[in-house]
Amino acid sequence: MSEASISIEYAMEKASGPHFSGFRTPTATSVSSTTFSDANVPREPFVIGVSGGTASGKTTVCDMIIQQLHDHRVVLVNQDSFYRGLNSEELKRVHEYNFDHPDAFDTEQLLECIKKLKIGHSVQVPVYDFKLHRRSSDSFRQVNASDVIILEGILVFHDQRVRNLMNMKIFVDADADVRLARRIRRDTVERGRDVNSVLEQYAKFVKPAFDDFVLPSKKYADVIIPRGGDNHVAIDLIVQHIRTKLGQHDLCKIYPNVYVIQSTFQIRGMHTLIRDRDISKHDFVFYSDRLIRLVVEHGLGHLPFTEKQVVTPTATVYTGVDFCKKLCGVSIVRR
Ligand SMILES: Nc1ncnc2c1ncn2[C@@H]1O[C@H](COP(=O)(O)OP(=O)(O)O)[C@@H](O)[C@H]1O
Ligand SMILES: Nc1ccn([C@@H]2O[C@H](COP(=O)(O)O)[C@@H](O)[C@H]2O)c(=O)n1
Repeated sequence: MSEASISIEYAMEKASGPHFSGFRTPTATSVSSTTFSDANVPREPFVIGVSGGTASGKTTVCDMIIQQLHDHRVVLVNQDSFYRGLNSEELKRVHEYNFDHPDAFDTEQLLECIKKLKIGHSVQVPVYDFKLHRRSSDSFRQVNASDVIILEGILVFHDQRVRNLMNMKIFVDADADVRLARRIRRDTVERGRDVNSVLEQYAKFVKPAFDDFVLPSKKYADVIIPRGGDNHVAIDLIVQHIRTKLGQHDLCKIYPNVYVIQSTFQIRGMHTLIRDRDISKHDFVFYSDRLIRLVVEHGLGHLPFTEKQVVTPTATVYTGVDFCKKLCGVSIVRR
């Protein structure tokens, strides 16, 4: 990215210099006849994986990222939604079921769902009931195409195929005792469990599976967030990174004083001409000059003006504006 400041004098001189109007007909050899497609080519969504032990604060961190990216389309997909429902035999012996083993999830269905979202399709995500240990048979959550997809769950880094779909991998860290305390509170309040069953399940399945599957997958993380949702600095940095990855137009959302010149077919046509190695020197100078002029004129529109009244030849008063002759500048950023 190069940046150049233009002086007012230069800008004024360019703006009032020779006026090239219109888009000159290109010479026969200088431009191909390919039809231009829409300038807003849809981008592939940015996929973020968020892993970590149970009750480490994954959902909390995801909610904070979503809140900060409120000006983007962000969707959250929970790996929990892809828990396999238990059959009646398994339900009878639910205390022997290991919900923390990778086989407890329908990973093929999860993969298909993320692949569809990545190519811009909407999907129907199952709704899982932690009290009944099964999916709702008649309701789904519709998840639409988005700029950012967040996939959250204890084992989202376990399967290489799922990892490969991610552009960024975050591991949320919290001490084991903190997680257990949160889990007891959450499972007794929200998931209809009693303290004994939570402790029993934790010792029998949750902790061993954390050591065998969750912790070993931490090495795949690009970013580790200690203290989960309490770590505002880490979350701010992550959000900044995502915004950068989302591209140029989002600069305007970060910096209120950045204006992007909207691309039009005319502008793209001129960019195409000046990039064509067969363009004549005369046409290169002509179209480059015209492009620079558009940028300068756009920049001039952001200089400070004050109201000014003038009397017209018919003796009426016209209220217009006059350039404030203050020392100022407009930076032009080229991508
Ligand atoms: N930083 C925190 N301080 C206090 N409680 C928290 C914090 N982060 C999460 N919790 C609580 O702990 C429980 C689990 O958090 P959650 O974000 O759902 O974790 P996970 O998605 O990793 O299971 C929730 O009840 C939540 O309100
Ligand atoms: N029927 C179920 C399904 C899952 N669990 C537990 O949920 C934990 C994962 O969810 P987090 O929100 O904590 O990441 C996992 O440790 C399972 O033990 C359950 O108890 N019952």
